[in-house]
Amino acid sequence: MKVPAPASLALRRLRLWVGLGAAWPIASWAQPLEAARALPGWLWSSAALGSLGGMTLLWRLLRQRSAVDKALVETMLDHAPQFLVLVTPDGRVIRHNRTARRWMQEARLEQTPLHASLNAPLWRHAMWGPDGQQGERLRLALAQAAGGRIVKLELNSLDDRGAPRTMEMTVRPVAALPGQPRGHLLIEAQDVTTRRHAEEKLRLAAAVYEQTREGVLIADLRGVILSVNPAFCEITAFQPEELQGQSIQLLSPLLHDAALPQAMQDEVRRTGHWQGEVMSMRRNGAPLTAWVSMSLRREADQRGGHLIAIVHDVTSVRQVEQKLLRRDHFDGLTDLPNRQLLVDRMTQAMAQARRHQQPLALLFLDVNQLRHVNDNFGHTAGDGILREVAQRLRQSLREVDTVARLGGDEFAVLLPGATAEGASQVADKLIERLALPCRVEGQEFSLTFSIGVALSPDDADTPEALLRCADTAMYRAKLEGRGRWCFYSADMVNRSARQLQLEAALRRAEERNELALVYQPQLCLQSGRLVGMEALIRWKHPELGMISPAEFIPLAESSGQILSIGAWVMRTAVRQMKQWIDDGQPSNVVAVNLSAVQFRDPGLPELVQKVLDDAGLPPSCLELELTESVAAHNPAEACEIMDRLHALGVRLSIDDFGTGFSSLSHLKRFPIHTLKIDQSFVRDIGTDPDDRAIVQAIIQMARALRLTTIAEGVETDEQAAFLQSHGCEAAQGYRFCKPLPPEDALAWVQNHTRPNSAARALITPAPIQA
Ligand SMILES: Nc1nc2c(ncn2[C@@H]2O[C@H](COP(=O)(O)O[C@H]3[C@@H](O)[C@H](n4cnc5c(=O)[nH]c(N)nc54)O[C@@H]3COP(=O)(O)O)[C@@H](O)[C@H]2O)c(=O)[nH]1
Repeated sequence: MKVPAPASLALRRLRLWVGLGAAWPIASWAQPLEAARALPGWLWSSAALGSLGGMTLLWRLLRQRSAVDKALVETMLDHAPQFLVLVTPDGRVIRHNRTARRWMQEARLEQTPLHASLNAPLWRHAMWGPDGQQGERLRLALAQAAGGRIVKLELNSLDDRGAPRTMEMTVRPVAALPGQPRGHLLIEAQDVTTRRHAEEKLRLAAAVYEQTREGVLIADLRGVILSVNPAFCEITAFQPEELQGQSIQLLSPLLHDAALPQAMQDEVRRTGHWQGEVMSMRRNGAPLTAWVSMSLRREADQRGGHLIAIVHDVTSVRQVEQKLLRRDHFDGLTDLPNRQLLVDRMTQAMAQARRHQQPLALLFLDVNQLRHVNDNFGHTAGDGILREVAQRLRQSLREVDTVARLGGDEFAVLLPGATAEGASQVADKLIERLALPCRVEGQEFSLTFSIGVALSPDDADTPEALLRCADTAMYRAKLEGRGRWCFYSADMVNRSARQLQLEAALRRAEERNELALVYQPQLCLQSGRLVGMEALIRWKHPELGMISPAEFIPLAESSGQILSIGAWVMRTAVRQMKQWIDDGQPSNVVAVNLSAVQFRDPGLPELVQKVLDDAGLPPSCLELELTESVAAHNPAEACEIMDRLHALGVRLSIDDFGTGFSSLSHLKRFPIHTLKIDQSFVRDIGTDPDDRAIVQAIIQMARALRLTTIAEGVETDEQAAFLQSHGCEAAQGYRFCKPLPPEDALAWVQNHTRPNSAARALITPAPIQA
C-alpha cells in the first residue's frame, strides 16, 4: 500500500475540513492548497506530527500564501476576455468571472444570488436570448456536456445596452477539483459579434466579387494581374488563366483610343483614381463599351498596394441609346439625318460660319414625280426611289456636307463654306446625276428634281429661316419646269401665301367666269391639214392676272377641285367643237387634258358620255389626253378604264410621252390612238443627239404599234423638218400657232384651210440632217 506523503495527508484533511459545499471556493482554495505542495518538507513533517499549533501555523502560512494565489487567479480570470461561468450539472451557477458579470449587467447581478439557476430571469435573458428560444439549445448543450462532451454553440444575446451580440460558447465538463470526476460544467463564452461582422463582411465581399455583374480586376502596383472575377471574364471574353499573372497592358490594344492607357495611368498616379467610359473590344472581337473605375489602394506602410479596376458593361445600354438616337435623328427609310438633326447641324455650321465669317448654302430638293410613282407603281417602288436618291446624293457630296431627308419627297443638302458659285455647281451636278435613270422593282424610272438654293448669311441667318428660303426657291424652280434649280430671292417670300390665296380663289374661279380655254391647232406634218385642236385652260385672276395652269392645276389636283374644273374644261371644249361644226367648220377633233385624279374617278365614263350627249358631238370628235404615268398606273386597271372610254367611241392619246414609265407591253394593251412626243425631246432635236435618237425611237415604236405620233412644242423649222423626215404624223407648237382664244383659233383655222394660205405654207420646212 502506498503511504501518502505528509503534505497529501494534510491536504486531504483540509479538504474534509473545509468541505465541499461550493465548488468554486473550493477550487479557489484548492489552489493555495496545491501551492502547499511546494512548502518545504520539514514543515510538512512537523505538521504531520499532528500538533494543533503546527497545523494552525501551517494553515496560517497556507492562508497567507493561498490568499495571494487566489487573488492572482481571480485577477487572471477577471481579466480574461472570455465569459466564464462554472455551473453544476443541473444548471446552478456557482462561479462567474468579471466578464460574465459585466455581460449580465453587473448591478443587477450583485443582487442575484451566486447560486442562482441558469433559469433565473437575469441569466436566462443574458444567455438564452431575449426571446428565450435559445434555452432549449443551451439545455441540450449542458446535457451533452454533462455526458462528457465538449459542446460548442453560438448564441444571440443582448449586451448591457441592449444591443444584439453574438456569443460563441463552449460548454465543457470539468472537475471542480483536481482529481475529482468531471462533474461540473464550465461555460466559456466570448463575444464574437465583431469577428462575425468582419467575417460576414468578408463573406459578402467574396460573394459580391464572385457574383456581381461588375467585372473586377485586381493588379499589383507593377500592373501584374492578380485576380479577375467571373464577371470580368464574362465581359471581356477572356479566361481567368489568360489574365492572371499577365501585365494589365495585355488589355491596352483592345481599346479604341490608343492614348487612353497612358492617360489612365497618369491620372491614377496623380489622383489615385480614374473613371470614364471606354470603347473597347472583347477578346472575341465583339464591341465593348464599358464604364471603368480604377483606383489605387495603398497599404498602410505606403509601400505596397493594389490597383483595382471595376468594369461595368454598358454596351447594350449604349446600343439602345444609339438606336433611340438614330430613331430620333435619322430617317428610317433612307438612313439620312432627319429634319431635327439637319437643324442641329445647321445651327452648329451657322455658328461656325459666323465665327470664321464664312458663307454656307442650303439646297432644298423635291422629287418631282414621286407621287405618280407611288400612285402608279405602289409605295414599294416609291421607297426604292427615295433610297436610290439618298444614295446618289450621298455619293455626290463631300464628307463635311449633310444630306437630310425632310420627309415625303423632300431632301436637303447643307454645304458648309459654300459660296453662291459653289452651291450652283453642286446644284448643277445634282440635277444631272439625279436625272440618270434608276432601276427599282424591275422598272426603269427617270426622275426630275426641283432644287431651291438659299445662302447664309445673305438670305437668312437662322436654320428655320434658311430652310424656308430654300423651300421657297424650290417651289419657284418647280414652276419653271422640271429638273431646274433656282436661287432664293426676296420676292419669293409670299409663295406660300400665294398658294393659299390661289387655292381659295380657284374655288370661285369658275362661277366668276375667270376660267377660259385656248385652243392650239394640231397639224398633219405631211399635208399641213388641221387634224385637231388641243384645249388648254387659262385662268385670269382679277388681281393676280394670268395664272399658269402649270401652277394652278397641281393645286386643283391636291385640293380635289380638279374634278369640277376638269368637267368644266370637257364641257366647254366639247360645246366649242360642236359650235364650230355647227358654224360650218369641217368636223374635227378637240383634245382635252385629263389629270390622273380625273382618270381614276369612277364617274369619268358617265361624265364623258353625258358631256357628249348634252352637246350632241360625236364621240370620235373628242380626244382625251392622258399623261404617260397615269396610263402606267396599275396597267390592268388603267386598261379597263381606257376600254370603257374607248367603248364610248372617244379617242385616247398618251401625253408627254417619253417622260413617264410606260413599257411596250402596257402600250400594246391600251386602246390608244396617239402618242404625243413630249416637248422636252423636241426642244433640243437640233442640238442633242440623244433627244434625236429618243424621238426617232418613239416614232418607230408608235408605228410598230400602229399608233400615230404627234410632236408638241415644235418651235422651229428645223424641228418640224426632222419630225417630218422621220415619219412623225402631226405636230403642234408655236412654229405653227400659239394656243388661241376660240374666236382667234377659228380665224386661224379659216385662214389656214384657205388654199395657198400663208399658214399652210409653214408645213414645207427644209429638210435637215438627222
Ligand atoms: N389637266 C389639265 N391640264 C392642263 C389643262 N390645260 C393645260 N394643262 C396642263 O398645264 C400644263 C401647262 O399648260 P400650258 O401652259 O397651257 O402649256 C401648254 C402649251 O401652251 C405649251 N406649248 C404649246 N406649244 C408650245 C411651244 O411651241 N413651245 C412651248 N414652250 N410651249 C408650248 O405647252 C403645254 C402643252 O401642254 P400639253 O400638250 O398638255 O403637254 C401642261 O402640262 C398642260 O398639260 C387642262 O385643261 N387640264
